[in-house]
Amino acid sequence: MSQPSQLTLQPVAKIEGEVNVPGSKSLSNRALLLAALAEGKTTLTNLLDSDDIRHMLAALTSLGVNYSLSEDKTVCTVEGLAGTFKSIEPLELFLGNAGTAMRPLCAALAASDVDVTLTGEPRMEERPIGDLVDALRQAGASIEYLKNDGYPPLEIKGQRLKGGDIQVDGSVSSQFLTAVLMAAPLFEGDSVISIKGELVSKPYIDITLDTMARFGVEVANDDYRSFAVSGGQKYVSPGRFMVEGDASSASYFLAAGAIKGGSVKVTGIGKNSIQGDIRFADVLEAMGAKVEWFDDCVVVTGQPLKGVDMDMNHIPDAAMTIATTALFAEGPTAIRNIYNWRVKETDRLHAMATELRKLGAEVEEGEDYIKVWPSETLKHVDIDTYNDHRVAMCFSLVCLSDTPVTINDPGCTAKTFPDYFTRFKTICA
Ligand SMILES: O=C(O)C1=C[C@@H](OP(=O)(O)O)[C@@H](O)[C@H](O)C1
Ligand SMILES: C=C(OP(=O)(O)O)C(=O)O
Repeated sequence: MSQPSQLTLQPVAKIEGEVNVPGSKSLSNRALLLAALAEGKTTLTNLLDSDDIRHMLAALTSLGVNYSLSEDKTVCTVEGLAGTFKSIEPLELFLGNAGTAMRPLCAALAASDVDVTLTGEPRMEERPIGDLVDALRQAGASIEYLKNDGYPPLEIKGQRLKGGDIQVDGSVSSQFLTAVLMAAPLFEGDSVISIKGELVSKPYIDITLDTMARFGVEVANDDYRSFAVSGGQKYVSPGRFMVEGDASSASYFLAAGAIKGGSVKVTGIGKNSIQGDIRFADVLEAMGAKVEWFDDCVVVTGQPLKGVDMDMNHIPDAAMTIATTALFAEGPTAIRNIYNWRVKETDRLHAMATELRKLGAEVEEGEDYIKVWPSETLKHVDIDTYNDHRVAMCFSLVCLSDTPVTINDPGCTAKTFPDYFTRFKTICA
């Protein structure tokens, strides 16, 4: 379906209601990959249907993995390969701008019997992958850069990897460690994976370890400094794998409830969620909102909000939602230790600062932080979204002021949340 090039959201008087969020991107792509490698058939339910998952599924198809998808694409039964990937012909796999496809597939393919080139959208060619390639080369991998050193596209001559002592730089993206961890059981020998630098976005490693455990592989985690994984293992299908709702996608609705009063109940996530972005609700609470936690939902009720000054390295995606929530708080809000916003779908630090300033807010853009001073009145402007789904979703919150907002290229939410604006409207009165 073609999307309009712009979408104008008129001021919303009231926010109230219940929203079910689609499946988690991080869990969907991890579970699909491990289901493909596992022994046995896995039925994934509540799978996310979005561009990032389509890229993973298309890659699995090219790699000869058999799976069936329900009509609405949320239930997928995967026949596992019971080992690594194998392909007779050289392959080229296009992975869009999906970090959760590019990084984990790079590692799993380097450890497989394949000859494969990994490509992506132009932005993917600007997103670093050198720290992952360096780590895999220590395990014996053969990976070459086809354009710029340290960036996709990559040419991988896959082979059985030996494993051993592997150092991974964790200071740019946790996805590099995730990728090595998920491939390590397939290596011939045992591995000890040690972290160089500060590990960023740490809670995503919990998602990785939890998903691996559900597919039968245990990892010894020494305080996120080093991880021991036995080689020569097979993943084993858990039979069924239910994907939790996406906690990052939940952030926009929870923020809307906090900003506007009324109550918003988000289902599909809950107090025991494995996703770190669930901690976004704690930030809303610190800003003054009332948050109630249940097993299968989170409810936020709005109260007057005040600005906060916090390290949000642990919730890099949901933290973007705080940058626009800050427009509705009393006093400034600082979001700190978020350098890697600069190497995601766009330079998010610069994009958020630029668009917030267009609305009339005062913004300080630091190398690894952003500080936002709300303004009394906001201007009706066209928000540029830089092909970044989260920029589009974050700025939808502006319509909770007295001012409309126009979102350019709203279709870019297709990366993780194709019908975001339709669901957003269901809580607007
Ligand atoms: O492992 C994952 O599923 C993700 C890790 C995070 O990336 P970084 O580790 O690069 O911060 C996050 O931003 C991304 O959306 C998903
Ligand atoms: C950073 C993101 O995506 P990716 O998985 O491509 O890194 C994101 O979804 O905000």
